[in-house]
Amino acid sequence: MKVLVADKISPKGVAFLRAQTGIEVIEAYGSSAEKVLELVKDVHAIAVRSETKITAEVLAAAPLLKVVGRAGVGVDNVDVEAATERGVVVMNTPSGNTIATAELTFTHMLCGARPVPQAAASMRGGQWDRKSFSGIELFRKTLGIVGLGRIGSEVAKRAQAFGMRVLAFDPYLAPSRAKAMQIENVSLDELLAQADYITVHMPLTDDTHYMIDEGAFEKCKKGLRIFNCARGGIIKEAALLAALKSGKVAAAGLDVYEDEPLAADSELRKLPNVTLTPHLGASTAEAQESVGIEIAEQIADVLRGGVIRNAVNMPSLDAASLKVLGPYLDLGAKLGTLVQQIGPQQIASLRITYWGRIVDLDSNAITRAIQQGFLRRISGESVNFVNSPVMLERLGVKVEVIKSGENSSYTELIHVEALAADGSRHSAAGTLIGKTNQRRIVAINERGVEVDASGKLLLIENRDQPGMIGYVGTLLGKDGVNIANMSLSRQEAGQTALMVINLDSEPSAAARAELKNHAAIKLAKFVHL
Ligand SMILES: NC(=O)C1=CN([C@@H]2O[C@H](COP(=O)(O)OP(=O)(O)OC[C@H]3O[C@@H](n4cnc5c(N)ncnc54)[C@H](O)[C@@H]3O)[C@@H](O)[C@H]2O)C=CC1
Ligand SMILES: O=C(O)CCC(=O)C(=O)O
Repeated sequence: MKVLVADKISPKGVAFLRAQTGIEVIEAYGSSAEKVLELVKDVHAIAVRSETKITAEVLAAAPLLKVVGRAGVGVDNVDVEAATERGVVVMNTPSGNTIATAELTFTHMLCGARPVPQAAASMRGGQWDRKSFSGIELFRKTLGIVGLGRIGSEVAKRAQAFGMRVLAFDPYLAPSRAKAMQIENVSLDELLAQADYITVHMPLTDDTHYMIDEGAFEKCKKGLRIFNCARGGIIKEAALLAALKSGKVAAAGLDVYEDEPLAADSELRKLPNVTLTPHLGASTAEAQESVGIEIAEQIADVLRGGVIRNAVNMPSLDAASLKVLGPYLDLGAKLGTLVQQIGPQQIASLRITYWGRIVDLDSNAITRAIQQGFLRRISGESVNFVNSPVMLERLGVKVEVIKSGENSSYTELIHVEALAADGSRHSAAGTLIGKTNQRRIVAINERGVEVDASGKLLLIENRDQPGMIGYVGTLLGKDGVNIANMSLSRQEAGQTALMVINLDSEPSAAARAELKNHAAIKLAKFVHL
């Protein structure tokens, strides 16, 4: 078996792989995209950090590939969807570089408070300038942390040790969890208005992209200091540049950029009050040793047909169980993400109920698939089958699993219900149909429907009155959106009706707004499964 080590990982990790019987290691760092296409043609595994891009083209050029191992958290450089389609396991090492990244963030915060890099450059230039480099203290200032996960929590502890007041915005985190860390969990607007320092620590998702833009900067205090050691694009660079130039932002520290590597002529490089590092969050000896060894061990396990750990696109299971459980895992993940998207952001508990044949299977793996699906849009690629229960626990979400001995109307059924602290409940149920195990959603919010559990869904709750189906169909038609399937449900004539529509493409923002504004439509929600 050949393993291509495409980016520089810890020599201890490479040595571990070389020591395995039957594994040949090819080390090729910094290869061009063309060279990578050539190198992968007969490899079974690829180990990367963030430099080498594992695109759909690379995956297509690697017919023997079984696993891509990322020595780090973010798998943005891997086309995970294409890998999943090809049955290639993509795995990461979610916690090996947490401390390193938290410490780099803190270094940036200190440099934002005290212009140490600028003073050091002036000393190197032969000067003795004691006037230009005075700063401010962290002590008694307010730090706003956006995203209180692994790294955000470690930054919080360090800030508290420096005597800072810590606020956090993390809509998925239970208030009790923030309280236990003595952190005030506030809204994003409150955080923006109160913080002297802001640092962001979440994945780049549709929700977090440009979260800090011109509008957000307007809500901040003048003289704000802001830091991003998570992912480029969470802070809009153009808005940051404008805020730095206007004096609204007094200092910024960035480790990550909208486009990496950062262009040599980027304006960010020219501003005196900005400290930039070239994506060094995980670059400590300890973190690299930890993630390098971990990924080498994980890759060797997969190649031996053993346990799959920290996979971002597959359960940690052996091949035989995966074959039986595969359709249930997929259905579970779809139900999880559906319930997350139709419910409120803060959930107190998830109740999962199994009926029928499924009760005798390894429902632990299915439960994890549901949890992973639920967390998909919250934690991005860092969530996997291994860490999804811990991540839900960290968010303060309790998981209850019921294996029901009672009969249901289906041979087997999975029901997922999200219960919010305010008592509201949102749910979805699904089953497998036919010899090919087609995934079907058979109920949403306890109303019977029948739609494919895949792709793009439009959920509409409307007053049950004539003309609604025609109205929705015409509106989508005008928007160029084709309806693949539609299911209707109502409890009583004239009351609330539910339409669930499988769409071939996403409706435009204008079409969605028009739906929401219709007097008879109570809810119009577009959901991506
Ligand atoms: N600069 C570097 O070299 C490194 C960067 N990273 C990046 O740091 C980021 C955070 O990593 P971890 O703390 O390990 O992840 P994590 O998954 O432990 O934490 C992410 C947190 O973000 C929260 N979140 C998700 N969507 C949110 C939203 N819309 N608003 C506010 N909070 C939201 C989640 O609830 C979660 O608590 C990731 O993007 C990761 O790729 C990680 C390691 C090294
Ligand atoms: O490998 C690296 O240096 C990048 C680390 C990173 O960004 C991550 O783990 O998400």
